[in-house]
Amino acid sequence: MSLKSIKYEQGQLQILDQLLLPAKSVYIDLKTVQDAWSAINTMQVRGAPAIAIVGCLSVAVELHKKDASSLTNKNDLKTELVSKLRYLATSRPTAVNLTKEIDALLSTVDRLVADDSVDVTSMKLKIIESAERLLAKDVSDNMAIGQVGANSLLTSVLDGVNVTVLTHCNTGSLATSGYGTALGVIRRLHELDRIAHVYCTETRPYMQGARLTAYELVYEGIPSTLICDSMVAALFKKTCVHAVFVGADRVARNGDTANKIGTYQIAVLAKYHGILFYVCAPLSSVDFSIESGDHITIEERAESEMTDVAGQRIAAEGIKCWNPAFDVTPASLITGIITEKGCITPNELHKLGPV
Ligand SMILES: CSC[C@H]1O[C@H](OP(=O)(O)O)[C@H](O)[C@@H]1O
Repeated sequence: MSLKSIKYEQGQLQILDQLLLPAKSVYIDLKTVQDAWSAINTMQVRGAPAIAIVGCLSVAVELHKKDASSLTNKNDLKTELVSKLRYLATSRPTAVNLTKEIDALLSTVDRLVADDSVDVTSMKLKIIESAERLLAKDVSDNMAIGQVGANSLLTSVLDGVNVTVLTHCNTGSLATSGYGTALGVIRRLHELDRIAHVYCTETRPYMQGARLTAYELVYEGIPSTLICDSMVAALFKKTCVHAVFVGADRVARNGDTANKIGTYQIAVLAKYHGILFYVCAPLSSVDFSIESGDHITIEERAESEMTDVAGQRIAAEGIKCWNPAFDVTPASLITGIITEKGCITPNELHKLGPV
């Protein structure tokens, strides 16, 4: 099994501290919702699916500790859960997964409060079960995405041709509960022995590519090369790259996609060089409530993430910095959206959502 970013057992939650990778592999306990909020906000755990799962599991951890004496009634439990879930949603704004799973838990809370056949202890156990189900569903979605993505690319190349692909940021086991989305497609292509080579970008400033994706590719023995973000155009000019696979933090109903900063420029380059460009994400990453990418909030992070490397300042004192964590790739640059239900063209996506 690929690297585990999240370990969870009956109310005990640990995450791999991704700020220390690849030098150190350290798991830390998350014992409260506050612990989870901080781990998400500081990016000790990151990745759209992973932060949703960790956030919801931290509520399960707190509920596991509640014995009968601390469970007064369903409305008091609801009040506490609503406050904690709404607080979790403030940890990072762009990825839709966290807010979607929080909204799903809030709907479950409302349903259980309204159901007179459910007592407060049963309500607690059902909320725990709902949160715990996210782990296995994510892995299953990712493996389906892997198969769909591999099929989509292999039907576009001649039989027997091994493919060369590029990926940006980290979308593997370290961004999910296992296997990964875009990196899950690459894992599947590798399992099918159809990978010629993988190029991964370093992905400044957090360096998800250099520190995390390179770590996963080496760990899996996948032939790969790390390049600087600024080298993508030169690579596309010099080398036959069959496709780009990236993840998503939030997809609008028209297919515009928010993903790690640098994705948009890679999409423009892919279009210019006639290279297939796939976004890989579970359908739960689509926010059908927004018409286009213009409505996606883009998180801006601390200047220090740009000015410092390993605690050492590298930028001139006094320089201003702009550090958006994401950008939006217009649907017109996206070949297909690889989901667990199939490869969907951006202009077909809206048909899958609520009208
Ligand atoms: C499996 S999607 C992961 C998605 O999240 C990453 O952002 P961050 O590392 O800031 O959480 C990046 O946008 C990836 O595509």
